[in-house]
Amino acid sequence: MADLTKEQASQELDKIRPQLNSWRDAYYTKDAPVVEDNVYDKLYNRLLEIEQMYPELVTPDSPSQQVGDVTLPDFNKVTHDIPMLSMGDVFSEEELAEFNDRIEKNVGHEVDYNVELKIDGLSLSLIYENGILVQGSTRGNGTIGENVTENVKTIKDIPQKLSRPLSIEVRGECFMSKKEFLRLNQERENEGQQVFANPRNAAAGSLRQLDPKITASRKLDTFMYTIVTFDGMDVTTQHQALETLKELGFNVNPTAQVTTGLKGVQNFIEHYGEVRDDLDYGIDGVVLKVDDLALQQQLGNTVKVPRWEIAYKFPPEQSET
Ligand SMILES: NC(=O)c1cnc(N)c2cc(Br)sc12
Repeated sequence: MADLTKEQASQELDKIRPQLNSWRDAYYTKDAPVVEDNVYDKLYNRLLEIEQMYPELVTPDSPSQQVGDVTLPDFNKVTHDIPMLSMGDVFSEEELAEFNDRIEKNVGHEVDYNVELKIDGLSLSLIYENGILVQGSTRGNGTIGENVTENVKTIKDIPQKLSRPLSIEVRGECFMSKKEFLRLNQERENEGQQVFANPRNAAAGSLRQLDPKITASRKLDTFMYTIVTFDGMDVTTQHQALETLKELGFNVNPTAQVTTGLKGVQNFIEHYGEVRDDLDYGIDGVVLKVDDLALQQQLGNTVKVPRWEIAYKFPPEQSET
C-alpha cells in the first residue's frame, strides 16, 4: 500500500468512518443493507489498514470499535459513579401536599416544580466522551448496572454523536410503544413463542439482550430526562435541562410543565390520568421535581430516594395484565 502521511490517513478515515457507520446503521436498524457485503468489507478492511498504520487515529465511533456482531456470554457490569436512585411514591393529593409542605418547610418558601410524565419502561444511562456515545447501561441495583452499549447503539432515537463535543452522562427511560408491543407479540404468537405480558417487560427483554441484532429487530424508544454531568454547560433548572437534552439531539417527552407550588399539578395529574390510555406509551404516574437544580442539591437525598422529587402513582391500567 502506498505510504500515507498521517494527514492523508486522517482525511481518508474522516471519509470512510461516516460511510461505514451509515451502511452499518442501515444493516442494524433498517429493513435491509444498502450495499453488498463485499463492498462493505473492502472499505472496512481499508479502514483497518489505515488504523493499523496510525493507531492514534482510532476514534470511539470508528466501525472498528463497534463490536455489534459479538453475542456476549453475559453482560459486562458497569458501576454508576452517581447512583441511579429510585423515587418515593405517593398515591393521593394529601400525600402530595405533605411532600410539598416538607419541601417548603425545609427551604422556607414556595418552590417551582417541573412536572413530568412517569414513563413505564426501564431506566437507562448514556455516557458520551467528546460528543461520542461510549457507554449505555441499565440501572441494575442502582450502583451496578449492565453494560448494554451495543444494544443501545441500535436504538434510532439515541444519538451516537451529540450536536456538541461534550463529555456528559444523561439518563432517561427506554420503553416500547404500545403499537410496537402489539406488533412484536403478534410476531411471537405467529412463531409459537411466549408473548410479553406488557410493554415494560417487552422493553426490558429487548434491551437486556446479549445479541444486539435481536435488540435491533425490535423498535425501542427513549425519553431522556436527566443531565447527570454537565461538562461546563450552564444549566440551572430541570426545565432548562430538558431543553438542553433536546438541543443535543435526545428524544424528550413534550408534556413537561413548570408550576409554582402545587398550583396546576392536580390539573396535570387529572388530565394525564384521563388520557393515558390514548398515549402510545405507558405511563404509571407523574413526577414532580424541584425545578431549581441548586435547590435539589441543597435538599439532597435520603438513604434511598431524593428529597426533591416524588412520583404521584396512577392505579394500574385496566388493560395491564
Ligand atoms: N420524567 C422523569 O423524571 C421520569 C420519567 N419516567 C420514569 N420512569 C422515571 C423514573 C425516575 Br427514578 S425519574 C423518571
